[in-house]
Amino acid sequence: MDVAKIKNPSEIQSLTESELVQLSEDMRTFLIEKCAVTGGHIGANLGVVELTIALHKHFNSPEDKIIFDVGHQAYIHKILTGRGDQFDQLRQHKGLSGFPKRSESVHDVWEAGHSSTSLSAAMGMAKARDIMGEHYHIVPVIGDGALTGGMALEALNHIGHDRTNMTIILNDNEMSIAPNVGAMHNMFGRLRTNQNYNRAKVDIDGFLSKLPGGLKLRDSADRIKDSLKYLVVSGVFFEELGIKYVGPVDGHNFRELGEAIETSKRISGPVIIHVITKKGKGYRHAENDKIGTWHGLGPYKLDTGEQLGGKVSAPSWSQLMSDAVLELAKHDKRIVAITPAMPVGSKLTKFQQQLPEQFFDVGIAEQHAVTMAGGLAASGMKPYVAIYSTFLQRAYDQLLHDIDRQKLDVVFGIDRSGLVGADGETHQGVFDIPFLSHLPHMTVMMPKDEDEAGKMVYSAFTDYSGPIAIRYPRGNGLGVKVTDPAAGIPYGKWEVLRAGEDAAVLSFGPTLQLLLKAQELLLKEGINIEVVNARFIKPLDTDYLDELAARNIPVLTVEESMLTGGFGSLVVNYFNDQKQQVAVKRLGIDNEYIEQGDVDLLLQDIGLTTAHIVDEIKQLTGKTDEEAAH
Ligand SMILES: Cc1ncc(C[n+]2csc(CCOP(=O)(O)OP(=O)(O)O)c2C)c(N)n1
Ligand SMILES: CC(=O)[C@@H](O)[C@H](O)COP(=O)(O)O
Ligand SMILES: [Mg+2]
Repeated sequence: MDVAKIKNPSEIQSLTESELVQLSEDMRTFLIEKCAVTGGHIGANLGVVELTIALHKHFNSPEDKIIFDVGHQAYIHKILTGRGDQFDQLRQHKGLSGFPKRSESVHDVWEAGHSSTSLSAAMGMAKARDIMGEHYHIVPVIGDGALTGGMALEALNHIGHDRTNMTIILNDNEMSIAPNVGAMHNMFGRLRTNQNYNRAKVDIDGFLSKLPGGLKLRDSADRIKDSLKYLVVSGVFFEELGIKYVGPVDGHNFRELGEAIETSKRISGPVIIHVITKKGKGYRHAENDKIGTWHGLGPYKLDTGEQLGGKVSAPSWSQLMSDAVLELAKHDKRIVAITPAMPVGSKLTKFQQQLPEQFFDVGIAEQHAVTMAGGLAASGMKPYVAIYSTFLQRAYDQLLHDIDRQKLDVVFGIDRSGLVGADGETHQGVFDIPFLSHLPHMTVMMPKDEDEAGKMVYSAFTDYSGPIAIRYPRGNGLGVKVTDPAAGIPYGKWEVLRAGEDAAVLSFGPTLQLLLKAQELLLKEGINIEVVNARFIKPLDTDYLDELAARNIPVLTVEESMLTGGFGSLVVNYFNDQKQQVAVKRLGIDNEYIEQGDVDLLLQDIGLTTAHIVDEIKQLTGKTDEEAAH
């Protein structure tokens, strides 16, 4: 079947089992070929081919609401709902989003990108349905990794108590991005292997349904079932919560999936179907992946699975930061590293291997990661929390209430700061400056290159105190050699990279490269700007700002971040509060979400380019092209 031609899920509802098997094969071939060119979350999607087809066969989307947790595994859903013909543009600039998107289809009833939200959303939708007296099905699909997230557990607590009708699909592939961790994961392992209990339970259920109605007999059979449960399974978590457990079910077998779904429809109250799948199924390279490389990646060679993307000239920022912390941790066992389920992306696997006792993967649990770091710091340890900017959004209150307020010495490595590209608006790391910089004790820094990063890490653990955030972007460094980390960075001091008298341009991180290019171009036109490495976003270098105000030259601030509450706003506020009259223009992201796409294209859209900076300086200095020509 040409899967790109499917327009509506109803087209597959009458297919026979063997036709569904063929459809699954066609889907896999399509996915593997398309993702080889565009990149994407191939591993998770290959694992849910049969599951998604079964959901669309047995439920009636969009009337029935299928809600994908995280949303990275919704490619089959997109194809079945008429978007297969857009897969050449998957995760591309102005193309198909890699996540569910309400504006793309009526079948995308909920948007995500961050994990563990599906059950709360499902509960909201179920309550709306019940209040309005309607009768459709609510079907959240949540992975074993996402179920470790605190929000999911909060929702289960409510759903079980309320006994709200819904069919929760637990897609258990034993993987988060990396192998899944934690006590919940261990419990799923016991459930997975507890075929005996489940078979016995089904037999008793079958027997019960044939009873002529003798309540007494039913009661004793129920009791047998209960005692069997306690004998065979040490605590069936979901049933104790009030959620009927069905499974485990082979997630690659249409008959088993169909039976489980139809059973769930007959049960009143919440049901969880425990579906066992294989991440990467059907593509050797992804299927054999034990560490999470094939969870989500860029383009690859179809036959060898080799990752494409050009020769890498320098190590990634994540690697550089994790290695710098590792070097310090080797000589100080108070330094411990914490990751909320991102050991691979944050490049902490070397740390984990070399210092296992000083390393914690806490699962998808950003709030817990941050407050646990607080507990460690309060006991004299020096915790390092490596966390993506976007996922730190989850732990705002923990940052404020637990860390900053208590002035605890926790170092945050804020990974993926700035635009991230293909993941799009749910993942852009552009909000952390506003939400970190208003915390009274927080220091926020961003290094311009690898050498400065090494020094910042050293100073953060050795010279400074209180909570410290070091931001760094996705991708690779500039290739600058790390010289002498122990030289450190004087606290709160900026660095003038180029002196000039016509205007001052302030920025931080790799964005400074644009400024340096602009400076060269402008110099050729007789405009001499000062380029300043504002490596401390908070605190501002007020000595330098005072000096600048006295020089009475215009200022341009440039940041790959939200303008509202951003670095430029801090500078403007400072001048304003000091009653210093300085003309300041701010470049950055206006009040909008930035969709997916190549970072260079996104920067063009936003106006963060050398050419635009040159134009802005000309406007600010009053030296426009016409004047420069005279
Ligand atoms: C709040 C949050 N933290 C971390 C992530 C990064 N992340 C995306 S998918 C994923 C693993 C999810 O595992 P699971 O739910 O089991 O789905 P699978 O990929 O195995 O299908 C993680 C950690 C995220 N999206 N959201
Ligand atoms: C869906 C999700 O949240 C992650 O899989 C994310 O896509 C990882 O991003 P990186 O590729 O930047 O590690
Ligand atoms: Mg999983």
